[in-house]
Amino acid sequence: MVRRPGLPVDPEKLVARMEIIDIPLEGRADMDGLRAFLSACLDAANEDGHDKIASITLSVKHIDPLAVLDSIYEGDAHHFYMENPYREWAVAGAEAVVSASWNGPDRFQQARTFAAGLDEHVIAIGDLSLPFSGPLFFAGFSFYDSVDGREEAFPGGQVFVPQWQVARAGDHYVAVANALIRPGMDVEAVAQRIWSAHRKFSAYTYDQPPRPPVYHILEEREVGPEGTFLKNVALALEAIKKGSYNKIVLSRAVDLLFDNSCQPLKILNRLRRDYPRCSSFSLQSENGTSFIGATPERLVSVDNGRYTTEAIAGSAARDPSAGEDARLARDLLASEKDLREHGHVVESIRRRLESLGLEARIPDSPGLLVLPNVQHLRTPINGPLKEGVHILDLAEALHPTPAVGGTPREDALKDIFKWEPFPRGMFAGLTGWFDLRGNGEFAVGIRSALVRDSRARLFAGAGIVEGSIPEMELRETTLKMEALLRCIRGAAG
Ligand SMILES: C=C(O[C@@H]1C=C(C(=O)O)C=C[C@H]1O)C(=O)O
Repeated sequence: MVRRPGLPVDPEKLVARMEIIDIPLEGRADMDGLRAFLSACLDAANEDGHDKIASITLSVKHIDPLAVLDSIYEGDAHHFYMENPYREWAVAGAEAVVSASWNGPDRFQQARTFAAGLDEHVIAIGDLSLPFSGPLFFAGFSFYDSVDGREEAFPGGQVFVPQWQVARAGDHYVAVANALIRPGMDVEAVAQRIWSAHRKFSAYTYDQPPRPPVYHILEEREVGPEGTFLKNVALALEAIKKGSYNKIVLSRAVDLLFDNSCQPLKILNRLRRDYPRCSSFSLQSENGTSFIGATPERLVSVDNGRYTTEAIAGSAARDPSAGEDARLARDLLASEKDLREHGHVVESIRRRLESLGLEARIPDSPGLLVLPNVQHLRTPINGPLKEGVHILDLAEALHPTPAVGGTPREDALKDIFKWEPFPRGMFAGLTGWFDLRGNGEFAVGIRSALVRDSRARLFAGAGIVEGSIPEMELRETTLKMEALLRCIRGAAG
């Protein structure tokens, strides 16, 4: 690593090996400054005989990541978007500079090795103390380790570094351009592209893209034979009684057919507005399939040496009358069945954090997470991270928690796989980002749908424990699915 004076932070603390070149681009934010930087990257690539990633971070004025992604939306490019309005952050990026995918139980470690391998070949410039600065790794991990042939849209695990990223954290707005610099290449075209992107992002004009087509829902159809969900809940209750497991999360899927293709980012604009406590997200693969949703559940985030996770399990409806709504909340907080269901998730998270040697601060009893359509029991969990534990290690250890899988994990997963009449794919899998400092966040992909052209598949699940009533679990999944369905209908016209 090259260390230069005048940087806002100690680069040794900031990044392990990422090279930081101290060309004062902010002061000389012109084409010459950019050319000088890219030539330095090219020299490094030539010297090492290895591709380099040049990464340029600039602080910009107000920018809305979703609106930027929407205005340059391409149906067949990798993109990633995630926003949590309540916590005041948003990030979007598109077009892969580098990408990789894996299947199998090693997928998290392979992703970690992939990112570590790139680390020493990143040459970064700009204010790297800014949130979301430097190159980001956007990632998706499906529910199961591997996907079968039916689910080719998203592999077991995938990571990509985008050509451009824009982000907001509170009142800070950041734009990052990343470019692959190959030994012997002519960097002038790269300089021109980055320069025009820099000018564009510095004063974004939100040029209106062609209006996406108006669409209507032609057909809404439950996936699988009629009555499968109720039958599966009954089977699960028998298995629980026999002692096969304590908890299992079973899900349903509904297929929508539209009369026209549906641009997923229009739906996201509704989701982030209507569900500000949730993380709204879209992960699009190169074949044009998008995995979208607004999830209340954070699997894990890491911010400057601290990790945060949570248990969310146990649900009740909402009611328009204040009194009835409060009664539902009070009953949920006192429900023996829901507290037991919740307790399984907390205990499992505690054990898995312990297996990584991490201390955890866990409140004795859950609070409420109140969403517009449902309310949940929630226990926030956090603690200091240990040297050498990466966010991907945490994701690997925690996923899937009994909030979306079951406990004991492997026994419950076997029955989910056997009974559900559709592949879960990315549903209840992970969508998120991480950076070279080890910060990042992974959301659990529930309240979600797979969208492609004129089709969408919506998913929702519910936790089954002793005492669950099949019809009530069915009703709960309908309530959960309605969040997304309303936004899909709302974005149609
Ligand atoms: C599985 C889902 O949600 C999970 C199940 C819950 C429950 O059964 O009470 C609550 C929140 C989530 O942990 C889903 O929304 O699809």
